[in-house]
Amino acid sequence: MAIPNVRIPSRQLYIDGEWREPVKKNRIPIISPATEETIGDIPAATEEDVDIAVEAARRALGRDDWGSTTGAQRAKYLRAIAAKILERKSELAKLESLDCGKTLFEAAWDMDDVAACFEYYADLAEALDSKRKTPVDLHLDSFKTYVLREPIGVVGLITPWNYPLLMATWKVAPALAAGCAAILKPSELASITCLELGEICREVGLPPGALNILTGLGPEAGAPLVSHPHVDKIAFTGSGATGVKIMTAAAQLVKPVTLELGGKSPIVVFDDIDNLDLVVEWTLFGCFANAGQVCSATSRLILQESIASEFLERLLLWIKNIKISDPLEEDCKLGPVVSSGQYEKVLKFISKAKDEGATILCGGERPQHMKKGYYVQPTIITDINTSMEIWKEEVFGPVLCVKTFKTEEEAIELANDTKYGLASAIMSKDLERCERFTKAFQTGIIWLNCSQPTFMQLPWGGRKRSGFGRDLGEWGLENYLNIKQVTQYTSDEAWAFYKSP
Ligand SMILES: NC(=O)c1ccc[n+]([C@@H]2O[C@H](COP(=O)([O-])OP(=O)(O)OC[C@H]3O[C@@H](n4cnc5c(N)ncnc54)[C@H](O)[C@@H]3O)[C@@H](O)[C@H]2O)c1
Ligand SMILES: NCCCC=O
Ligand code: NA
Repeated sequence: MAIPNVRIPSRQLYIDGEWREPVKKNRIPIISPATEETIGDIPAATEEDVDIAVEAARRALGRDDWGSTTGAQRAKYLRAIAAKILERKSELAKLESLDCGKTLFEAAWDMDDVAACFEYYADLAEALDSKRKTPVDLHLDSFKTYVLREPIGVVGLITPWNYPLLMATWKVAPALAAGCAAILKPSELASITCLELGEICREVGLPPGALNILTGLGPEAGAPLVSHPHVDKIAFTGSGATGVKIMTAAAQLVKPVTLELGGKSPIVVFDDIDNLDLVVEWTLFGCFANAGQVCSATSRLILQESIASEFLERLLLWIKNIKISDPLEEDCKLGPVVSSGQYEKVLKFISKAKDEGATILCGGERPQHMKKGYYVQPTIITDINTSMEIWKEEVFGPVLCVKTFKTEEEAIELANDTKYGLASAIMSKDLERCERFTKAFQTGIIWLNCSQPTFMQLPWGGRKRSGFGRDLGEWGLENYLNIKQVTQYTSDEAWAFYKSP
């Protein structure tokens, strides 16, 4: 299919408010996941560019036009960015879809969320002005104390490809709201819209250096950011393996990190549900939205045995309605996965599951009607035991594992039988049971009678190997603030610890 009428802009690195060619002049091709064709390229930053961007960020913090701004002044920039995102929404959605293969509908949804997130942190930036200095009453005459909340400094924001601009925004918006200067390093697999964010910042007159955008490979552009002595904090979203590398490198400088990593989240379905179809739809959405490339995807269905066969039959019927097509086609509900590497990885997971004795109930291969592109059918796998790789590891593709249970205890044990701890869902009309599960689930996000709805007012993050720290909400802002206590001695009396000479 021909590329629709949207031009992929050719950009450089966004540093110090300007477009700047990478020192080594290297570029990385953009491969369309839908057609496998090269559709453009992005600049590839290296250590030399990281140094230049960090200097620009430090200068921004030292200049009044950024370093001395109030939250209310920063809020104006955030709102202007939000307005530009909405103005360019349909173009940005198309670019996102072309780049990472997500359906145009979901990409447009993301752009609304991106704009709303900038708006939300504009409000929080304004509110910060009155919380910047908080007096603490010690009930002592001789001391006056207060606590300051200040921007943490220069922050490195390293983000993945599954929601390219949205995951970047979850970090960029609060970092700017807090008054930090940021360097964003998006994924080399999907950087187009993040570079457009640079153009938007330029257009709205965001002071130079407040946000810098370095595209490039992880080891070449991300790693030097993590080990740079003048980067004060790293906020990372991505895979567990990269998270370990980042934490290890940051530890050498005792640099704070927040890590939003992967998951293998459960959805537990009880037989007391009134409306089977409603639950079937949440189950599908929970695992196959964004072609399953969602950190919180509920990819382990834990199903009460008494309804298992009826539920699976309905799932199979509903799956037939999932339109698999070029992601730009109307009504497409499942596009390709992001890259050939991800495609091979997902198919390997499926074939290993087969080798280990699991049953592929549906899907499991490339859809026959898609001759090109990294498409994988929505896949359901049964006859699983808990030692299988498919049960234990994050696939990050449209693959649902199913296991059945008889008792509540068994369901909880299966749900928590994972090294990850990002999200859990339970479907039951018994609200007391929902409450018991809320307590028992070892995850940072709990969905009751739904799966995946995400609201920016709520903290987002996990436990166990899903990482630590929280994006979004007021917790997301705290990530970028330093707490400083100030203690003033107000008495004229001598301290009188030593004897006066
Ligand atoms: N918890 C969450 O909120 C959340 C959200 C989205 C995605 N994810 C996770 O992200 C993963 C998929 O994303 P991905 O494949 O882009 O992850 P990834 O770890 O491969 O890459 C993430 C980012 O890290 C960079 N990177 C790679 N090596 C690096 C290094 N040595 N030093 C510094 N940076 C480096 C990459 O270039 C990219 O920008 C999945 O595991 C998914 O669950 C988590
Ligand atoms: N709904 C947004 C989920 C982000 C993680 O992948
Ligand atoms: Na891409």
